[in-house]
Amino acid sequence: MSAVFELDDVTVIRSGKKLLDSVSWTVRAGEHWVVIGPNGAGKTTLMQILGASLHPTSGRVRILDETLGQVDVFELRTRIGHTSTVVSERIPARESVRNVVLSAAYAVVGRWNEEYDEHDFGRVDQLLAELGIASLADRTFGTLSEGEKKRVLIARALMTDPEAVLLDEPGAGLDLGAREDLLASLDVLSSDPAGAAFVLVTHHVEEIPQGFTHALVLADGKVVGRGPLREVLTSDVLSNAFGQRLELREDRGRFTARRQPAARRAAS
Ligand SMILES: Nc1ncnc2c1ncn2[C@@H]1O[C@H](COP(=O)(O)OP(=O)(O)OP(=O)(O)O)[C@@H](O)[C@H]1O
Repeated sequence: MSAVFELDDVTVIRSGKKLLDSVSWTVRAGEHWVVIGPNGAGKTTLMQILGASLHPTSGRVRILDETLGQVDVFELRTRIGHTSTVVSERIPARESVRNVVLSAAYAVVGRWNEEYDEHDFGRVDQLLAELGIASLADRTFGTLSEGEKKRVLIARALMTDPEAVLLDEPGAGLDLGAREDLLASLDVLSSDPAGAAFVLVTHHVEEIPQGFTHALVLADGKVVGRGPLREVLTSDVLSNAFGQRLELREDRGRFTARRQPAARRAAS
């Protein structure tokens, strides 16, 4: 495979506004990208393109060696695991956790008359165990906490052994403990060198899992940084993207960012 995702001069225009503006970007097998940028930067729009659920206004998109616009997107989507609030909202509240994960094998939400085999059931059990939620298998999705739902959705995204996994703000709405649990799971999942390529959208540098290798920084629909994580994720690039003077620090593989205090006025 030449690239998992390849975007060439991609622009998305809605109501006269450029949601994405000439974005060129390549994600190769084995790479794990974090996408970061301020509110309205175009991150979710970009994830919809990668998930083959949105076509660009102009530019070329290649996904898993297929060209968007010339491929059966339903077939393509089964090769991409995708978690987002949109996916979460489509899941019936009364569906069991086991079935939420299982039904990903047919890229449907809500189990009906599909046929599943022993391998499918075994895979569900394995994923629920890996994400630390085996005890929730028989609970209904609607009764879960936000953190539990996020983990179920990640298990669902991994069910088909996808070649690419898209995680749109997996840490949003989680308390400190749930976020740390989720990060620990993502650290493990992203450490398999032969595993899927991950693309994770976040608002917070604290939520970048340790195994992530690259960063794409967006602002106002444009790429303001793209490349290996520690080359791109710098105080200067973040300050430029967020329009304020930010200071980025790294401690044992975890990042923090805060606004630099205003310089003191010289004593008069
Ligand atoms: N149909 C539309 N018409 C006009 N503007 C739109 C439309 N859909 C989205 N937008 C705007 O496009 C911009 C990018 O939206 P998008 O959801 O991709 O940003 P985002 O980076 O994910 O933002 P957030 O961090 O707030 O979730 C936003 O300013 C949004 O208001």
